[in-house]
Amino acid sequence: MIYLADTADIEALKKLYSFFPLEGVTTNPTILKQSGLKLSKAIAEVINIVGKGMIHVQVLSNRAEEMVAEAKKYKEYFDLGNNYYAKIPVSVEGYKAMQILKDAGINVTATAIFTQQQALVASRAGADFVAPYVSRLDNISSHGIEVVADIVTNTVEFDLPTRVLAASFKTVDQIHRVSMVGAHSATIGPDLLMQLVAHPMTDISITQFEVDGKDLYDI
Ligand SMILES: O=P(O)(O)OC[C@H]1O[C@](O)(CO)[C@@H](O)[C@@H]1O
Repeated sequence: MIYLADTADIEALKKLYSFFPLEGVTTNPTILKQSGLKLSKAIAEVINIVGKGMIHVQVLSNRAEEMVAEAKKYKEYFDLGNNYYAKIPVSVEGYKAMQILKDAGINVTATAIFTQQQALVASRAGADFVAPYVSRLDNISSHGIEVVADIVTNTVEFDLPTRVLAASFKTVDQIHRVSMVGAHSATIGPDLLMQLVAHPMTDISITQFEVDGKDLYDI
């Protein structure tokens, strides 16, 4: 599983990119709102940090033609080439837009996915990534991990080129589980990414090594 940062918090992103092997960044309107930045500034800053990584930018329109126009505008404005992914919600208009965008050679990430069938239809519509919302499913007494597992099974059994981008996490355990069911990728907020690599026993072990080796390393 590859990791993407789900944030437009520029300082958090800089810190993460200094050590975490990330493959890109995802944003959505809510994430932008939290960052306090307008789209042009936020994505320009993200590009400075991410370099050649993937950048997934969500459209705001809800009509297919407008989604397509928006996606094309962002690709050109930010000059991202093949690293740009247009995030398109899986509405009726969204599925229409996905097919037009694929025909135009623009990468597509299908978002706001809550069922395996939504993901399969998005995949057939040409989505490069499908993003099921794990926590939001768990929060309505559904089972986010099972939905991710079903989508992964479909991609394997039907030999689909689509990759599963698990999203909407609240716990490290959810991330552990999506990786165990074979999700190709996960987009994760800064706090949880930091928690993924932290363990108190690691800290204790490192401290002990420092103490024990202090006077012994003489070259
Ligand atoms: O439930 P949350 O934490 O708002 O997450 C929704 C998720 O959907 C996405 O828009 C999918 O890429 C992510 O950016 C975000 O993690």
